[in-house]
Amino acid sequence: MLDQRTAITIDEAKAKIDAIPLSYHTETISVLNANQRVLAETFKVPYDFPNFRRSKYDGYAIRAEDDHDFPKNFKVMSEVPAGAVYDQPLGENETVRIMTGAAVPDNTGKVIMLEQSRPVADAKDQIQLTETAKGSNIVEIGVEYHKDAPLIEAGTVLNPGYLSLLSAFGITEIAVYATPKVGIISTGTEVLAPGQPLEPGKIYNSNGALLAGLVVESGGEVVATRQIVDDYQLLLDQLDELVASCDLILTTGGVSVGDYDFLAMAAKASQKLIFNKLKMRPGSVTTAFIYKDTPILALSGNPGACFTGFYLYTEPLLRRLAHDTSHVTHSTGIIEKPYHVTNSYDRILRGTYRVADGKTYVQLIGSDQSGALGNLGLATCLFKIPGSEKPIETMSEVEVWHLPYRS
Ligand SMILES: Nc1nc2c(c(=O)[nH]1)N[C@H]1C(S)=C(S)[C@@H](COP(=O)(O)OP(=O)(O)OC[C@H]3O[C@@H](n4cnc5c(N)ncnc54)[C@H](O)[C@@H]3O)O[C@H]1N2
Ligand code: MOO
Repeated sequence: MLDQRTAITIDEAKAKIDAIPLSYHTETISVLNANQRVLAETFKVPYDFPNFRRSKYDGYAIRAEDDHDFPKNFKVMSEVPAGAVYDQPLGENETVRIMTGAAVPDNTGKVIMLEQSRPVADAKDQIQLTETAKGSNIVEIGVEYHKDAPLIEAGTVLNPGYLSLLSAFGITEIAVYATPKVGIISTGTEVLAPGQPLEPGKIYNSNGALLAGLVVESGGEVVATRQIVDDYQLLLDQLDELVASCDLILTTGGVSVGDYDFLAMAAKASQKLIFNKLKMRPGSVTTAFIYKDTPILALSGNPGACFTGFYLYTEPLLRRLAHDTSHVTHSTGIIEKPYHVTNSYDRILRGTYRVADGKTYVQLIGSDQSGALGNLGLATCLFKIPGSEKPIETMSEVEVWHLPYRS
């Protein structure tokens, strides 16, 4: 008997994906490996920063009391390179030669820049300071950060700037949300692994490579890839194996209504069916379900539909698993070339966009067919032709999803 399914809209499907309850894991890793990871605990400033008074310039440190009547000769007591400390107080008209970044003696009032000094003939231990200027030229304790201030909030996506901040406080390890572990199962008796000899009626598995790349690009780790023939028991065996190590499982193929569409069958029999029919082309049969507490996104085998289903539903879930938010940005644009195909379902086209006069213009690139894969490398956005009996008017406003890492 033909499978009866309830079709829901793209927005409803996205809301259902956003509502899947998730459990998060954290792990402690080296700061050097933490770029693009999400901080799990707010990092508080461990001590006032900087924690000593340091010179901004190469020059001479003097007391505030001696900061008048220039030019004036000072006695040079010592040289203080960066990293060294002169731990005596400066006396009247005494100075130390100080380098950029070095700690100034405690009672320093000002650093006079090297350019405002000249040697004193026949007096090697003297220096003449020629003029004074506004400003102390000293970085005071705590001017950048005060102890215990929340410096990097939990949930921040770390970048090299944040890693440098952590390193500036001597931190080597931090707690981050664990990278989501993803399993990918490509199904289809017609599907061969690239590298195998081509056989009549068979095609190579291109969705496996597509999804593996997209998962990594979206902050996930591919911990298992499988390619299986259409066999219900084999599919269940693979799901049973992968749920043990995966936070999310992606599958392709086998979600339609055919006799060999075993993902559709597994979804129906699962712990919780989230959806199995969308008012969307391509990928109307895209299916989501929970199997043994693990979310499964069963994408269409058609490459164009698989690509679309990844960006609309999988990427946001993957980012949420990493405690991050989707990097696919949603906005509006103007369709600038005629598109005449109509459908009662919303159609998502793979396109490119350009920005002119503050407006985004989108156009189809390559084919709109679900099975076509020529534009998967070229598309920079997806955009929506709303379901209608009439073709969309050129220059209408449409919903646009900008794809990350593509321009
Ligand atoms: N009687 C009906 N037939 C179909 C319907 C329907 O409603 N009634 N829906 C059609 C639509 S729309 C789609 S989309 C597809 C969805 O099919 P599946 O997701 O079940 O995928 P398959 O049938 O397994 O494959 C579809 C297509 O993609 C090729 N494929 C599969 N896996 C891969 C792979 N890993 N790499 C590259 N290409 C792959 C496969 O050979 C097929 O050509 O169903 C329609 N049928
Ligand atoms: O829903 Mo299908 O992906 O249009 O061919």
